[in-house]
Amino acid sequence: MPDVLEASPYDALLLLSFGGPEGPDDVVPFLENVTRGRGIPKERLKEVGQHYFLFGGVSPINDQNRALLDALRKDFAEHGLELPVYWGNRNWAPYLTDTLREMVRDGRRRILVLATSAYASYSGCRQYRENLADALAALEAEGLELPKIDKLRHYFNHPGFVEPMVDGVVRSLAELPDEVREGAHIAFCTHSIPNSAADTSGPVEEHGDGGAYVRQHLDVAQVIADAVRERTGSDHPWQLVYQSRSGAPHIPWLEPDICDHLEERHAAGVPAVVMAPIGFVSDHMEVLYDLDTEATAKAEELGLPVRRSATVGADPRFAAAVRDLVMERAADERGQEVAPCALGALGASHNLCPVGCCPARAPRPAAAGADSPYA
Ligand SMILES: CC1=C(CCC(=O)O)c2cc3nc(cc4[nH]c(cc5[nH]c(cc1n2)c(C)c5CCC(=O)O)c(CCC(=O)O)c4C)C(CCC(=O)O)=C3C
Ligand SMILES: [Fe+2]
Repeated sequence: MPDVLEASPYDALLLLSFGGPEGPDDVVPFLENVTRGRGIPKERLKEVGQHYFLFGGVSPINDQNRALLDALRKDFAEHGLELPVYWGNRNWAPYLTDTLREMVRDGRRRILVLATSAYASYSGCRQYRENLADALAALEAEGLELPKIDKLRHYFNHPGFVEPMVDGVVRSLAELPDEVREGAHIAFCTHSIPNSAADTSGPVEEHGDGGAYVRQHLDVAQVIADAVRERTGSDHPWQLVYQSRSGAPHIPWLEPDICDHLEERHAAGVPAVVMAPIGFVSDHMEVLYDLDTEATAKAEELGLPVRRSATVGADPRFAAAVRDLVMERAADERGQEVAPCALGALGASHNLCPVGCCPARAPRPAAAGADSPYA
């Protein structure tokens, strides 16, 4: 029997994710959920719908979250951590509000949230906190007693998130044809967001110049590039690039786009590129379509050899990292001294999003932060 690990005061972990369609009939209602009130052009929605239909109307994200749930439960059980794990989504069943209601009915009073987004930004952090506030408001209206909810810190620089990605890049380099491997560049890929959202990402003191969003990605990219050099003995030049842009064309979003980047690298004589999707936790539709389909087709058209490296998905090292993050936060909450684990130059991210962190265009209540009305 392993020693029993103490997660108190927490009595449950909630995996909070995006959700995705599970068949052709789900695609349009899913996209309506995603884009409600967000001003995305109709043309873009039609196009994104086609990406899903290309894969039978099924996003892989839900099965990937089921696999992560299994990995978390297995890791917790093996290490004597008796913490039930639940799952709820922003945009598709199981919906967050339904899961939270079930948690309250099960008597959960102190809930820790793991969002499937590793970085600071409105879309990756505050929007999930708004979803939590909406769910709490719904339960309050039903007369239920509300639990206290905290969110785990950004884990982009946790070794259990970084190391599987290092392995992935090393593997992708090995898969490239021998004659182009040595000269290959690495394109670290993440979701583009509006420049204005990037500049205001993270705590107020980090705003400007792409904010915490860009800084965190650059930090982890450097860590991965250094580790890859150590493992392979060769220095592969790298750049942070973006994908999956939506929104109106006249609004500036983070650039360059991966497809433009491949064109530019090819023109500059770079013999091959590894696309490393560090901005994503699993190989969901943004990876399958935007990188494996669209960017790979662009590379084929150019005659540029490319490989796409793996995301962490349900890697046991990621599950172990989550356990470590839970234990760290629980100890901190109990007032004990903790030494947070983080690679790179930035250090461990804050536990509690301060006031003004990743602001929304139109302010709305957000839970699990210093400005939560449900503290
Ligand atoms: C930063 C970021 C992440 C990474 C962090 C995280 O993972 O949270 C992410 C993840 C994801 N985005 C996803 C899907 C979509 N995102 C959209 C739209 C948008 N994403 C944005 C940002 C992000 N998105 C933004 C600024 C918009 C514009 C509209 C708005 O301000 O909200 C749209 C609408 C159509 C379109 O315009 O593309 C869809 C369908 C899926 C599910 C994939 C699947 O089904 O497998 C996942 C994991
Ligand atoms: Fe998105």
